[in-house]
Amino acid sequence: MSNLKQVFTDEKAFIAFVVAGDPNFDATVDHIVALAEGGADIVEIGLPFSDPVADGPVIQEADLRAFAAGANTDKVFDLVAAVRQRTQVPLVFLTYLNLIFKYGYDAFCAKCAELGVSGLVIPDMPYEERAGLAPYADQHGVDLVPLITPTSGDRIAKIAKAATGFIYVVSSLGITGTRDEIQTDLGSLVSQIKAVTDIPTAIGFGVHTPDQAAALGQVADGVIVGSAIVKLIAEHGDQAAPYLKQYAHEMKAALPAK
Ligand SMILES: O=P(O)(O)OC[C@@H](O)[C@@H](O)c1c[nH]c2ccccc12
Repeated sequence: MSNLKQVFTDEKAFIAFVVAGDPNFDATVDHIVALAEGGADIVEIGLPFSDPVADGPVIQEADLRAFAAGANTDKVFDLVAAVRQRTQVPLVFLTYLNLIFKYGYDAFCAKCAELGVSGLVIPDMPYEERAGLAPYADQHGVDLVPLITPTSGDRIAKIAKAATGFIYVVSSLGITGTRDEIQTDLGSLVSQIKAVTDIPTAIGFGVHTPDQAAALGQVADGVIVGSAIVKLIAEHGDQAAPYLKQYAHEMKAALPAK
């Protein structure tokens, strides 16, 4: 087990997502440092993927920019090594399973441990398929952060019980992207999780405003923002760092006290 669970001990957590290599690898290092300086408690690094089925247009386009910058898995590992020269902010990877499979489960988890990547969020790995990867993740102390969605229903208990690190609560059905309204009864979803585990919960999908952070922070232990951050990067390119720092600061400040 990694250091992730502890992040949530004293405060509500702000988790920020970026795509590795968007718009280039040096810029992503600056962006991660800026998010951490602004107050992000965990940075989720997306590995660019050719078929990101859970992603909306904003993140798909970021993946394309990253591929244009030459993204591949080894470059992402080099990026993390460069990040680690500048910040110890907890990191997780957001990646589709095929990229880990291709690299090799053992080698990938070993690399995460070596570089200080605490966990993996794998949107296309159902609970029922985790057994192949889990032994390697355990052995290297890398958390497998599961996603629980509004339709997880009677699978919630078993998914939550097997979780380490934190649980990614998906706010809405569909794909990533900012939303003005979240319809799901997240209070009820989170209490079903809390009934079976004390692993922290963080809500993502559609979150972008400080008001949402304030409200969702009452429901869960943290919030996750992707597309709103990626939009700032699309707008400001390799000069986005100050905007990201300011945004992270606003979101972190909006979260309620624990
Ligand atoms: O973009 P949003 O709506 O803020 O959602 C978070 C999200 O981007 C990030 O956690 C993420 C990026 N790609 C994903 C794929 C599946 C689940 C989650 C993700």
